[in-house]
Amino acid sequence: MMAADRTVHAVPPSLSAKVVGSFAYLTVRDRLPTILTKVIDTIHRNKNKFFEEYGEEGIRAEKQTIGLLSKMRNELQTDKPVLELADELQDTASWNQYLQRQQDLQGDQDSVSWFKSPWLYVECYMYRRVQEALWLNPPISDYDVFNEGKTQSFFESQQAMMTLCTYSEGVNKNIEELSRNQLLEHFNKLLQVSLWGNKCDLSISAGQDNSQKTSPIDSLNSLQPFILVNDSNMVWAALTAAQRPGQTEKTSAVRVDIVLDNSGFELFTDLVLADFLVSSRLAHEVHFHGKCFPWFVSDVTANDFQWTIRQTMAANHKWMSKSGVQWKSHLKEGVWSYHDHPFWTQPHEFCDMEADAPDLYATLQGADLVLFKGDLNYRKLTGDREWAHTVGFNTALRGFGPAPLCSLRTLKANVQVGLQPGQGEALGSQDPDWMTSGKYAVIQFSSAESEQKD
Ligand SMILES: O=P(O)(O)OC[C@H]1O[C@](O)(CO)[C@@H](O)[C@@H]1O
Ligand SMILES: [Mn+2]
Repeated sequence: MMAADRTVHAVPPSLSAKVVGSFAYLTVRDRLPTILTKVIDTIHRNKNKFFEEYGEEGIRAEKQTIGLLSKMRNELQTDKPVLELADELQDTASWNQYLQRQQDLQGDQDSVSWFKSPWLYVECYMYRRVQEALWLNPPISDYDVFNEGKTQSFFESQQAMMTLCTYSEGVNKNIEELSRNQLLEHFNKLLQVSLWGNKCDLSISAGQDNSQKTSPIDSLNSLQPFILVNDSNMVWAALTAAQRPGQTEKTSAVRVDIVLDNSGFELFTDLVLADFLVSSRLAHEVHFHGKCFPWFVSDVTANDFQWTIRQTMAANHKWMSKSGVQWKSHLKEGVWSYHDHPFWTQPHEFCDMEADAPDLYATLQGADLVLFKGDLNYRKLTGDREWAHTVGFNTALRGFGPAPLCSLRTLKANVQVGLQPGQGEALGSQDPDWMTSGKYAVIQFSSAESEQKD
């Protein structure tokens, strides 16, 4: 079925900085060097801390790391070839093989450079090189250069978090008595809160404050017109179908996986949604998937995940700290679990997952629904390619479908599929930045059943 689909649609080229003036070009030319400069500043500002912790060794590591990062920034800005990684970590060989793959595709070694290669590849590679620079300098290997921004964005969104926990408390209080329709209403609201939580990443703003300041529930109505595709009814149908034994192959607990994106307010909204899913028994288990190392400025690592739960428990607000305690107990009971896998911090399109990370693919197959948060996940779902806007989401997925899945994404990169004829053109004439401003969003669903439709 998917094979037939694939032969009809030729796969378009990857977005790339080689298209001068494109969003990819502007990102590689402007945003990535700005992010690197901030990383360098952060390391330099923490020089005294490294000295206090590691003495002269810490100072030496700080200098060498900055040297490596400045060298990389220069390679980027002068469009030098992408280099092999020199550290020896669990994913090093796989990154170097991926480079080889790009070299084979592009014909020669030198053409795999910062501006001439796929944008998705070089942008991911930059974050991996930041890690390499740290890892090559042992005393500061584990230092999270993005930690300050992530914690700050958490604290700046606290008001909105309290509002959300007060709402949650209202729902949880009489959750047993809620009708199916009331549950559906809360589900839709919390799904949308989690969707708009994705506005709050720190990568698109090159690390500038981007926290949530208004009430997340009250804003939903006015945001509705900005949801360009809303498949939430299909998400609900997938969840409720999984409840009925006999309707699916498995009769065991309903499991929802959330492939996390950003720390701060977005993660908070994901936890609130996950809490609702298990409290309402729409799901019995939630598996969270985060990153193995700091990634795209604000993405969630295991540390961020644990830290967020601890901070929530410690909040000076009755319902917020109650939520934190509840979340902690979900983890303790195994109702929630946190997972990471090196594939999430590699540059692959998700259609490669089955071949390149079969263990992760098999893990996701155990879910009844997988929610993919955020823009980067959308780029990986669709391969970050120059698809026409009217191409179906299933076509762009190119066979990726370990389980029913849904992308919750605010648009911050110029790839968008699954629109109605003329919709993209109309948006483009009204609002030229519609694909990159984070103002618009999609709730886009795909499952084996929906595959036949595009
Ligand atoms: O956190 P998100 O939603 O994945 O957004 C990150 C996005 O920001 C950007 O860094 C902006 O260039 C994109 O590359 C990336 O897709
Ligand atoms: Mn992110």
